[in-house]
Amino acid sequence: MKLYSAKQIYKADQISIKKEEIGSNELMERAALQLFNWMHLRMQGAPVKIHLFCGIGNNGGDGIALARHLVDHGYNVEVYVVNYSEKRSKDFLINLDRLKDRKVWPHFMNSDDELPQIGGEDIIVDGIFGIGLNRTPDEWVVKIIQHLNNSKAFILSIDIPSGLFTDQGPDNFQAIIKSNYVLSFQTPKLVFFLPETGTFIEQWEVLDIGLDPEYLRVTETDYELIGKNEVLTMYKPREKYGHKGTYGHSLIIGGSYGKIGSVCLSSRAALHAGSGLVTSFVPKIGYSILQTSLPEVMVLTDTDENELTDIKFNLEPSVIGVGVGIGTSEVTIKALSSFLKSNKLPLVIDADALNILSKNKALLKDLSEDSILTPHPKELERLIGNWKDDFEKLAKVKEFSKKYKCIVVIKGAHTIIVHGEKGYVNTTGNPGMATAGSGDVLTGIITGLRAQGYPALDAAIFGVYLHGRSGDIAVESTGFQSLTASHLIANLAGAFIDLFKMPEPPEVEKENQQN
Ligand SMILES: NC(=O)C1=CN([C@@H]2O[C@H](COP(=O)(O)OP(=O)(O)OC[C@H]3O[C@@H](n4cnc5c(N)ncnc54)[C@H](O)[C@@H]3O)[C@@H](O)[C@H]2O)[C@@H](O)CC1
Ligand SMILES: [K+]
Repeated sequence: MKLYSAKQIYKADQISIKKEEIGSNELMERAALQLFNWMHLRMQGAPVKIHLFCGIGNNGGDGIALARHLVDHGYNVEVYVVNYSEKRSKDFLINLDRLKDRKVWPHFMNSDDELPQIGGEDIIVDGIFGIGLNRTPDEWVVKIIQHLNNSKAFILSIDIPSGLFTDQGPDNFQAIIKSNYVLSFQTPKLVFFLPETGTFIEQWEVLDIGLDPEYLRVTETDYELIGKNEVLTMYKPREKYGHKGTYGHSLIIGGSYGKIGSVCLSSRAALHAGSGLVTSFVPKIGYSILQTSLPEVMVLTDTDENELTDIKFNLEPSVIGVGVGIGTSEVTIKALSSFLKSNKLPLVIDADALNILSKNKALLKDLSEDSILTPHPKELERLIGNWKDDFEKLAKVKEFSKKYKCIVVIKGAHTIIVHGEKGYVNTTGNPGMATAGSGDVLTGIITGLRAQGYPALDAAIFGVYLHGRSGDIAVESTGFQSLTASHLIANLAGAFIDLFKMPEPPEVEKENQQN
């Protein structure tokens, strides 16, 4: 699913109005009706108090129009206009008049007004600012936002939590509505998925207001959301006459004394991801451990007992996953450096290999093209330096990806895969996956996919998706706290099978089928 920028949404808005020969207020009416239907379906006329806080732009206009529909259906409504500017939008004014026709008089709130009482069981509709926000709200508006956040009421935001910029980082975190539910028009916004701002959104849903499908189809976006539909197009079915050689050979290079487990996890994950063959290259200490715990895996050893000192092997794997558990000793740095200098094979680079690259930036130019780097936030910071906000981070990663012709997997709650100018935002996974070895499993999955001939970008995107989906399946039986990295591997099969499961029919249809 594409993630459109505010500029693109405004453009789609204009094109739709022109093509369909409708007024902009009709588009607002569509939006308001969608909002109303959503609420009405869930509330079924319940006499809960609904406080609608509306700005003076089109987001406020949506709120005012929604208020009219709620009033028409007998809901218990209180409307407030947060009067932060004289420049009221045309469609806001049209809808304000329509509301007044119903003899509903909003409270016009100005800087020195008292804040209204809001009960814990009430509902707040947040229509103060939408995607038109272009500067931090004034102090008195921030006070209102804080007041709403401090209430115990359920907050439903129209389009985007008020105070959140659509395409840049916030400069005052106090000035943002903490939303329980966002009904976002046509497209979720990138900020819903970034670590700094994602916390302001508990749940979101897209409402289709019918913006011009042609424009939406042909318009390229900087970011895409990755779900099942997106990865299904990448999936490579197994061939009837395929053999283990058809599905590639993964080499996992890693480990040191006390950290052989990481290699076990990566190697096992590569196997379960479908790699035809898997070989592990470890210090001697890892030999028996791997041979005992993973009979399917072949093992090669370094000349040293405890750490990697000389990475040489006499085979030609399809892909190499390197870095898990290697440490950063001088000898290992040397070994990795000379390995990278001579290597031409596709790479997946993780953990201490990333830390070594950070300290020896000259090595970055030795990476084979389309190498996949999988840093967690701390490793990323070492690699690209610190950042002011998530947008600066993304810009820096894009530069890095272009400069070194590599793919960067920014691990997090919503992992983002960056390839040149483009970012792919993953939607699977859960907090249970913040556990030891989870990253080693991801490295193994991506390596295993790459071995089977998935192009680098597909392997990274699909691997991240499957890793998260395994976690989502696992957590149903483990709970968040007890989920371990091994559970991720054990549930990888389920993640593959799930790709082809038909979606469950909605409850209403199930009932009809039974009758
Ligand atoms: N496709 C679309 O574009 C549609 C947009 N709709 C709604 O329209 C919204 C966008 O409306 P607007 O462009 O009117 O903008 P907003 O309603 O988000 O903001 C209102 C206006 O306030 C001003 N402003 C920005 N930051 C301010 C600040 N900190 N303090 C004071 N004034 C500030 C700006 O001039 C801005 O246009 C969307 O979020 C959505 O809710 C819907 O009506 C349906 C169609
Ligand atoms: K809003």
